[in-house]
Amino acid sequence: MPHLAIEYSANLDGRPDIDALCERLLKTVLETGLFEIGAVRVRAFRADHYAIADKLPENAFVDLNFRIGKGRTADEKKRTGEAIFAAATEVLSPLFATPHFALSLEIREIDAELSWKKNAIHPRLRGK
Ligand SMILES: O=C(O)C/C(=C\C=C(/O)C(=O)O)C(=O)O
Repeated sequence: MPHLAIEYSANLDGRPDIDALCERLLKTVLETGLFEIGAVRVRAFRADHYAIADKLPENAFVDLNFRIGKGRTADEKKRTGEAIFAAATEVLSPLFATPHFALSLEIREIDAELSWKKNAIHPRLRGK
């Protein structure tokens, strides 16, 4: 299952709308054409405890971690990362207006030998 996890510092609550960010990133992942619709899951986690840089209370972060199966070329993974990062940068652009915000993204590959999955969504969506 391609999993896109958004981690964000609690002081960002409401800036931006985190549900809207999840939906925008789901759309972006699907638009690459590299991931099956029934497989993609995007979700966000609020970090209530953090210490950032020089510890100014305004300092904030969003970290994106995208776990995918093996099988895509280096170019496809790069294109995916660039698309996700561009979409996130656009949604989060107001936060770059002051020098207190950091955005990061990493793509990691899942080891097929050490992962297990069972998905009831695929049969429903593959029939469409
Ligand atoms: O291979 C993986 O674990 C990730 C993946 C697809 C996963 C599913 O289709 C699934 O969990 O149903 C991928 O396309 O990267």
